[in-house]
This record gives sequence, structure tokens and C-alpha cells, in this order.
Amino acid sequence: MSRPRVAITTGEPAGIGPEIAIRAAWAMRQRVNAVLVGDAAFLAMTAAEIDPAIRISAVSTMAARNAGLPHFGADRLCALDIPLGAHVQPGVLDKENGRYVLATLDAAIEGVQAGWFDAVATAPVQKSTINDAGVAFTGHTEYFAEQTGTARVVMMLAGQPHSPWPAAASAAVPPQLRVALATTHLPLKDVSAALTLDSLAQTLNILEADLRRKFGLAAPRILVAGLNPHAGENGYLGREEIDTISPALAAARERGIDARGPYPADTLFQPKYLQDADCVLAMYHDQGLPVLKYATFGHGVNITLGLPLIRTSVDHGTALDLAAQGLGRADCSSMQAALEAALQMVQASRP
Ligand SMILES: NC(=O)c1ccc[n+]([C@@H]2O[C@H](COP(=O)([O-])OP(=O)(O)OC[C@H]3O[C@@H](n4cnc5c(N)ncnc54)[C@H](O)[C@@H]3O)[C@@H](O)[C@H]2O)c1
Ligand SMILES: N[C@H](C(=O)O)[C@H](O)COP(=O)(O)O
Repeated sequence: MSRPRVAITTGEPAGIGPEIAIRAAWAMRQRVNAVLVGDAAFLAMTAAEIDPAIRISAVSTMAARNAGLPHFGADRLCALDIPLGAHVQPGVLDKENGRYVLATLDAAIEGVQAGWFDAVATAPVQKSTINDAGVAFTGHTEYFAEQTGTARVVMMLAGQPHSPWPAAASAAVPPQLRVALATTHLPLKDVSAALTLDSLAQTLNILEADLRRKFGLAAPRILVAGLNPHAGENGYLGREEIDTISPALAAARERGIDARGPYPADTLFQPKYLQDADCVLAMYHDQGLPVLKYATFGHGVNITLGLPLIRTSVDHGTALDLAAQGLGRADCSSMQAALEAALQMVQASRP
């Protein structure tokens, strides 16, 4: 099989994104035909500092539009050139580069739609810088949904638990911990209103369908967290479980979806529950992701479900503190895991 062609958007240029993108792409070049999306001169300079053996060939978006992407062998990386807005000082944010970052995402989406790429893997962006540049932006998840005209998507992070997570020692825990979210980047005060029968139905439908299609799970088992402490304590600590979540789960089960709960979120992440589940659905970002990141940080993958394209990402942010110290501090394992996940999803989607 030919190497799948994966666009790697290189993220916030003052962060660790460019470095981890180059390192991961180079390490996996025999299996992934990676195209770095970003300023080609800046990427070539960064690559030369990482390892002078890394070769990068630049292609302009205009050339790609006219003739598609040229074929490159595994002896080099390709860079789809998107010019920076301003000079980059590692670790220092500059809103003049906010629109540059968005342009890299736009080029990757255009490239998938035009058939240049089989998938997109994104390095981390600094959301605040894009907002400072005058563009409302909450995350790749929402941006990719908007730009592809997708009404609803689901954020899911997955990873293999490492010690010292206590459950990692237990043979009963599935090798992959997956946590999906019923809401994405939403202020906490808005979460309750966003949980409706309809939104939960759509989330469960997307989650179940993509776990089957993209992860090869014949009958995905989904554990669902409540919203309130102790899943509402029979209504004494909140009514969302009674009024919304339980009816949404009952309706999902009638559609054939194996969705169980709502369970109290504080005790849900135990081996005895996880061993019988393929995914946990948390109600909001910081209900599910701290557990996932505690168990898997640095090796996890963020996947957007429900999109008409394959998009994976790292489980961490821009790490400006590391970027400011120079190259060689950042771990690129999560970027490699994001590429690996994209490869598997491309293979699963090929006839
Ligand atoms: N996929 C994405 O685009 C993505 C994901 C998460 C956060 N972010 C954004 O990143 C920015 C900074 O977020 P933050 O400070 O909360 O989290 P962060 O992940 O950037 O940093 C948290 C800590 O983890 C360390 N760290 C992160 N990645 C590392 C790596 N690859 N190797 C070694 N250490 C690493 C950092 O040095 C820091 O100590 C925010 O704007 C946030 O929204 C983007
Ligand atoms: N919620 C993600 C996390 O905590 O890792 C992160 O903010 C990235 O989200 P996007 O993929 O939507 O940018």
C-alpha cells in the first residue's frame, strides 16, 4: 500500500508545534508521506537545527492548486508553504501570526477536499493568539466543523495508560482509554443548557458510528457520566440526569446504542467499569480530560469524530515555556501517536 499522505499543520510558530511536527514526520517518513503545512523557510531552518540530514522541499499552494502535490520519496519531507505574518521569537506570542495559523488549517482542509491529503494531523495552536488577531476561535474541533459545514462533531481523546496511573497495573483495563465529550470548549456556566435530548442524541449517534467505522468496534460500549456530583443524587444535587441525560440514554438504547449510565463521574474511571467499556462519554471538557491526561499525557491523541475528513491531534498545548528554552526539550510522542492514529483511520476507511 502506498504511504498515506497526511497534512501536518505546524501550529503556533512560537510554540513547540514546528519542532514536534518535523521530528514526528521525519521519524515516521517510511510509513507516512507527511506534508508540513507552514512557512517553508522557517520550517527548513528549524529542521536544519534539529538534524542537518532532514531535507524539506517546498511547494506553494498555487502550484498545488494548479497541478496537485508532486510525489516525493521517503528521503525528504514536503512543506506546503504558507508565509508567516511576522518574525518568530520562540516562546513569545505575536498576534500578527494568528491569521497565519488559521491559514495553515484552511490549506489543510482545502487539501483534503481537493484530494491532496488523506488526513490531517494538527500540532497545537495558541487559541488566545488567534482571538487576539481578531478571529473568534475556540479550537480546531469547532473550526474544522465550521469550515466543513458539519453541524455537530465530537471531541474524543484516547491513549494507552502509563504508570503511575493505578489502573495501568490491572490486566482488566482495556489497553486504550477513550474519553469523548458531550460539549467541547464551552464555559462551565453554559454546559447545562448545552445538554439537551437532541444534542446528546446526536453526540451518541456520532460516537457510536465512528467507533464502529473508524475503530473497528462491532458494538461499541459507551459509559456515560452524569453532570452533577453523584450523578445528581436522585435530583437533590441537580436535575439534568433525571430530566435530560437518562431519557437521552434510554432513547439511544432504543436505537440500538449500548449507552449506559449516567454514572457519577468521580467513581466511573475504575477498572471494574472500564473493563466493560470502549469509551467514556463525559459531559464537559474538564470532567473527562484531566483523567485521560493523568493516565496518558504525552502519548494521547485527540480525534474529531463526525467530520467528513480524518483529523487527529496531540494531547498537549503549545508549551511556550519549553519553546523559549530552545529546541530539544519537547517530546514528540503525542505527535507520532496522532500520525499513527491517522494512518490507522485512513487504512480503516480504504476499501
Ligand atoms: N491541539 C491543540 O491545538 C491544543 C491542545 C491543548 C492545548 N492547546 C493550547 O495550548 C496553549 C497552552 O496550553 P497549556 O499551557 O494549558 O498546556 P500545555 O500542554 O502547552 O503545557 C502544559 C505543561 O505540559 C508541558 N508540555 C506540553 N507539551 C509537552 C511536550 N510535547 N513535551 C514535554 N512537555 C510538554 C509544558 O511544558 C507545560 O509544563 C493554550 O492556548 C491551549 O488552548 C492547544
Ligand atoms: N481540548 C483539547 C485538549 O485539551 O487537549 C485542546 O484544547 C485542543 O482542542 P482542539 O483540538 O479543538 O484544538
